[in-house]
Amino acid sequence: MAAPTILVLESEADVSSKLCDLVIEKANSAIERDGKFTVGLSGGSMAKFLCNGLPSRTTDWSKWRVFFCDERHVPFTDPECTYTIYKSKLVDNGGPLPGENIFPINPDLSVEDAAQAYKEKILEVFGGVDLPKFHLLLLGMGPDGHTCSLFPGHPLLQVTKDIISPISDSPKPPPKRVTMTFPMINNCECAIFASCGGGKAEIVKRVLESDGGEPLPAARVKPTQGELIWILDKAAASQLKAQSNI
Ligand SMILES: O=C1O[C@H](COP(=O)(O)O)[C@@H](O)[C@H](O)[C@H]1O
Repeated sequence: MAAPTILVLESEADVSSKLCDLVIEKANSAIERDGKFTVGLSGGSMAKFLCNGLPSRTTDWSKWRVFFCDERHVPFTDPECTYTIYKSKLVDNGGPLPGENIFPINPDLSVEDAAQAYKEKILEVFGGVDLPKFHLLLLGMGPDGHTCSLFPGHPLLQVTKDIISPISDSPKPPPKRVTMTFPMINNCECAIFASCGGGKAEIVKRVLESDGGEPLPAARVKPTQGELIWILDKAAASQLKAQSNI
């Protein structure tokens, strides 16, 4: 994998705007080349960065196939449900994305069965390949270095075969979640992290300028034949030696 591209921008608003520009660029080139755009979304701050900017952009939304890099195993009515946050901005009330193009987990199943059903849905949409290659994964990183629902020291970091796993002991609530795992994450064409705020500065430095030791989950995102981009605001990048590499 080539070295990640690190973009450092002035403010959170600039991060959000650059992120939306890149997503639309990736979407439109995937649609032109492959006739569809497969994307994985994350929750937390990523939803905030995307939801205001994306709906007004120009793209063929009917060609988008939207999945979740991870999702909390909670009812759709729960404020922690990432699907509902995106649906309310992108689908409901005349939003541009057709409701059938966004794929939630089924929270009525047990977390194990929901993970299995989600894996089957992804494989179906990708047409029966064993290891789907997403055009784009949009990732967040928690202050402990977790990404998706893959937490430091958790056995799920060692998964080498499955593409989706349930987790029932997430250290960050809610404890039950469904998550992509590294075999599929690192098979993507492009992964983009977005992080903002001084509260992320120390962990951004540990992930991007590690001085050794066991790699944190976010540092394990290394698309084997793909691209990795980090978009940071100045505060999140404040402890980096290299402030921007483009
Ligand atoms: O719990 C989660 O946290 C991460 C990071 O969230 P952030 O708000 O600190 O950016 C998020 O990427 C993941 O999807 C979510 O389930």
